Amino acid sequence: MARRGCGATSCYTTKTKLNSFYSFLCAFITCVSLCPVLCEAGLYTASDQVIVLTPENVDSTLFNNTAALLVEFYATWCGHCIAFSPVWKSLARDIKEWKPAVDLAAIDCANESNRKVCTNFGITGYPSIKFFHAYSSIGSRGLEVRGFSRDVRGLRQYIIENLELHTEAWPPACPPLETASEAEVHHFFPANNVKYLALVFENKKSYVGREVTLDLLQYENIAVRRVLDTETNLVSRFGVTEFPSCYLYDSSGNITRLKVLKEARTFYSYALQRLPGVVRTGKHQTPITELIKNSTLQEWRPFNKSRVYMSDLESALHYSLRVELSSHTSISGDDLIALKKYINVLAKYFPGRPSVKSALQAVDSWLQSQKGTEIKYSDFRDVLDNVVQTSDAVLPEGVQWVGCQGSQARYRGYPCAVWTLFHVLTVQAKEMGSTVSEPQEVLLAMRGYVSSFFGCRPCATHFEAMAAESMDQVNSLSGAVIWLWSRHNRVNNRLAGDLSEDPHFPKIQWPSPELCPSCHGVTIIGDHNWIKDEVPQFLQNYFSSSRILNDYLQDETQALIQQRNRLTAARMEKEAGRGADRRARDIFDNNPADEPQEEEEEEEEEEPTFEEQAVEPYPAGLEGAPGADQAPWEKPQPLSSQRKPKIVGMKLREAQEDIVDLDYFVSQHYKAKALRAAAMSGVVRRRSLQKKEDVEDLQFEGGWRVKRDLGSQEENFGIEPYPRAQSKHWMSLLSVGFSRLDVSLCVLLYLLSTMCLLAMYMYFKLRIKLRSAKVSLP
Ligand SMILES: Cc1cc2nc3c(=O)[nH]c(=O)nc-3n(C[C@H](O)[C@H](O)[C@H](O)COP(=O)(O)OP(=O)(O)OC[C@H]3O[C@@H](n4cnc5c(N)ncnc54)[C@H](O)[C@@H]3O)c2cc1C
Repeated sequence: MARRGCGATSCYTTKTKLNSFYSFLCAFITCVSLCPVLCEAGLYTASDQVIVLTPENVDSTLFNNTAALLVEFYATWCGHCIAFSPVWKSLARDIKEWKPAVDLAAIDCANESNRKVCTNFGITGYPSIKFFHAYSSIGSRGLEVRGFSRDVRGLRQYIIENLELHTEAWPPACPPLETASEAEVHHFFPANNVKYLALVFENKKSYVGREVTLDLLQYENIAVRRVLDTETNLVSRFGVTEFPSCYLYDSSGNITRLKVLKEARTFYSYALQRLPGVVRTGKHQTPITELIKNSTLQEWRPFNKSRVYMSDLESALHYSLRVELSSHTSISGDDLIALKKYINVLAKYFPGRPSVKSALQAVDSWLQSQKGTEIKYSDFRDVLDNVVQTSDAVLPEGVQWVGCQGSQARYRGYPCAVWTLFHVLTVQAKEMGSTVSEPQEVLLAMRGYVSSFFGCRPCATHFEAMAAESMDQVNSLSGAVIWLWSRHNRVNNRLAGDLSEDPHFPKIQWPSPELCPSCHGVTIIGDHNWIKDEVPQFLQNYFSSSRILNDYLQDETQALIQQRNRLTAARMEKEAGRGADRRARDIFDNNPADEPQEEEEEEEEEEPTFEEQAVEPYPAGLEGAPGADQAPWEKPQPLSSQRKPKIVGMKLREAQEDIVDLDYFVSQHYKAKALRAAAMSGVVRRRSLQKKEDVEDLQFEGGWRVKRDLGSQEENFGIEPYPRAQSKHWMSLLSVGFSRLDVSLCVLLYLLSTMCLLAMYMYFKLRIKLRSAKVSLP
């Protein structure tokens, strides 16, 4: 009734009301979604390691804090503040390890809601900097820093000087910064429960000792003190000849000089943080030997830290293309553009095995030929898995981390391999320089992929922010290699000490001095710097395709056989579908209603069968059952993303119709033979790729593998749908094969004819008997 009464006007009114409601909703949503943007519209965000002050958090941050604070008061519109902001961010990164003792903060005085705070602190010009000692009392206005240095080193030293000026009780979060005397060193171990005492011998003006002390603040089992060159007794006792230099003194009284590439802060801190037994607070390491023994974890694969492993790269491809992408059932718009660029870059520069490159190239040409605005992931997957054509293209399934192994399943793995993959691609693009038209090509592909598909969304946001900031300034292929290296180091800096950091693989400014000694230098004033000519050379060499190791790679032949099983099964399924339709048409005399049924049946086949769901195998390459502590990329793949040979579907169909389709049987028989031949040729091809001296070993290994592969292939083929004994003994004996119906009819006819003969024999025998009885009657 109400519906009938709804005239045009009332409908219009309702619509208008709805419109205004939607407008309100829209405005509300826009407001809510923009709020965080507006709030963070200043020059800094929390990811810069800078506390962003607001009226709500200012008191709790500045007053009664266990750490001292250096605060910048700025205005977003002020050019000097904008120019100074990179220094402030660098400083925040540089003294990140000092956090328990001192922190950096910033407040945007141009933001109206912050005005009152800035006025209360007496700010009249920008940028202004104030120092707040630890435990500053409520209402304190801080110490104004006049004529402050505009470089990181000057600001760092200013902080140290002000920490030392702390007048009240020394804040427990801050380590002692004064010089050590002979008596203190002598009585150190009885009073302190640590493994090492590191002594930095230096002159009075040097800050190195105090900087290293603060750098080691978050590490256990070690204490650092500075000793002045004027402390002659200690200098002679330790045999010090150079200033600065660092000596290790342990609880057993041993004295050793710390071996470093250069006598400077960064080198001391790096070396001390990596001493045996020295751990970041709260990050206790399980010794690698125990990891190896521990059967609940995956088997540990020993690897060389100075090399890249193809297994990591292929695993990254598998995870990215078969797992990460599979969460998008259809891909369109910007995502499709991003996918096309990503695959195109992979097809061009992935320095993999020929079969993997072919698989990527097949997907690339298919993708480029897709002119629509949307693709289905299932179609993409079919091309990737080579289920639409026969070729030697294959991307092995499963993940097998090597250089990207974590000490626990939740660490490293996929994100490590994503970084490695893109470093390799930028270097490969540089190696192929002449054919590359766009210097940012690989970086843009990475940006698009990360933005559209990378599962870690906060990571994607951070990466996008870095890309938006400076990626467009990259104007050469070597610039692209360096850009990615330096941004990766920025991420490393941000994440050092984070929960996601593997204690066995601490985040460092990479490459370490051990990995590339010539990459590290020291400025005249003693600060660390990267040697501009050495770093590109090192990256070019480290990520070069010629140095990638193939250890632990998954067997290509096995992967090809699996893939061909899948291809053949898909074809047979189609053929069987057609055969069944033909029979159905015969029975129902070409009923036109069958046509849509055919389509329905084909669609149904896309769904995983019950058996697929029930007996889905654990992804190849992963050992052990999936555990709760596994990272997402270590967990079994979603069922939809794992394909079993469609032969499983055939098995179910067999139970419904108890007829052996002769066409199907013959095709199966010959395809099995073809596959056997393919397996052999695969082995031959594999062998031809090996060095001469390895050939004999491989022939044996190859032969064994083929045998094993064929076994599994047979299981997938003739055997599963039809019992092994039947097909081997009487069906295959005749080579062409007869249907069960044929055989049953034969037997039936034979029985019938025997019965007939018997009946005739009985009849005639009875007749003869009756006749002879008649004759004998009188
Ligand atoms: C695009 C992207 C953004 C990310 N953002 C975040 C984030 O915001 N928050 C978060 O928690 N995690 C983030 N991650 C994950 C994080 O960066 C690490 O990948 C993860 O913690 C695993 O660390 P890892 O120790 O294996 O070393 P990774 O940092 O993954 O490095 C992998 C390997 O690359 C080499 N390497 C290290 N540094 C460099 C460098 N500067 N240049 C060249 N090679 C180098 C080393 O051999 C190292 O083992 C991101 C990952 C990616 C791919």
